[in-house]
Amino acid sequence: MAGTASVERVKDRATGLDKFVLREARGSSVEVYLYGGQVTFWKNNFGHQLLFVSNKATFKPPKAIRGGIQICFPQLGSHGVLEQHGFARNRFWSVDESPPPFPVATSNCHIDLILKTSQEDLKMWPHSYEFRLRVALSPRGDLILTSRIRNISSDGKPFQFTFAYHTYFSVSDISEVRVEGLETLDYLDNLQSKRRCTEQGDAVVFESEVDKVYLSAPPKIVIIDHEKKRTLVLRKEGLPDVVVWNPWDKKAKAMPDFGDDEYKNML
Ligand SMILES: O=P(O)(O)OC[C@H]1O[C@@H](O)[C@H](O)[C@@H](O)[C@@H]1O
Repeated sequence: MAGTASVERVKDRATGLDKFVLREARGSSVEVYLYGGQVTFWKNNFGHQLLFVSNKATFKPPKAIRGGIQICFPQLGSHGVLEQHGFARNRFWSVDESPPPFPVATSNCHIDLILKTSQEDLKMWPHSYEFRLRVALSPRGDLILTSRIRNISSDGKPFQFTFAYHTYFSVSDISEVRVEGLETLDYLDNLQSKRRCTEQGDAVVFESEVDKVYLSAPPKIVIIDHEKKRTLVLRKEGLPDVVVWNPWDKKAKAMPDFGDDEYKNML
C-alpha cells in the first residue's frame, strides 16, 4: 500500500535534540537536526542507510556530530582564522518559516532551515548573513540539499567565505571502494602542506590516509562500493571542488568521537 510523504518534528529520545524526519511514499527517509542543520540519516527506497554516523558520535553541543552531512561555513578546514570547518556545524539552526521562492520547484517533502548572524559570532566573523538550507527528499529517494547564502550587512560590503557539505558516506569496506569522476584532476594534498598534484589513476582507490581537495571537479561523481554492489551518484551545482578524506587507522585512533576501525566503513 502506498503511503504519502510527510515531514515531522520530533525530539530524539537518545540525544534530547530536535530533529525533522522526512518520509517519502516509497519508503525513503531522511533525518535532519536543528543542531548544525545536519542530516544524519538517509535511507533510500531499498532500505539502505547511505550515510555514516560514528558509534562514538556525541550529540552534545558544542561538539559537531561526527557523521552525516556537516555544513562547514563560513570556513572549510583550516583555511582561515576561524575554528576548523567554521561554526555553522555547531550552532542551532531555526526553521525558516517563509523562504523566498525557488526558481525551480523542489520536492514537496522538504524542510527549510536558516542560520543567521548572532552577536557572539559577529565578534569572530564580522559579517551579517542569512544561510538558508533546504533539505528535500524526492519520491525516488534522492536527497537534495540547496544552500542560499545572503549578505545582509547594512553597508552592503562584500565578504568572502568557504563552504562545504562535509559528507560521511557509509561504505562496506573502504579498500573495496572506487570513486570515479576525479581522475586526471589536479588536487591540493592536505597531507603534503597543500601541495598541488595531479591524480594519476583511472579512479580513486584507498590504501592509506587520504586528505585531498580536487579542484574544479565535474558535476557528477560516482562512488562504487563493490562489496555492497552499490553505486552512489552524486551531483553538484555551483560548488567547484570535492574533498576526499579518510583518516585511516592511526588518525582514527586519535579521534575521540570515532571508533578505531570505523575508517573502514566511511568515505
Ligand atoms: O575533525 P574535524 O574537524 O571534523 O575534521 C575532519 C577532517 O575533515 C576533512 O574535511 C579535512 O580535510 C581533514 O583534514 C579533517 O581532519
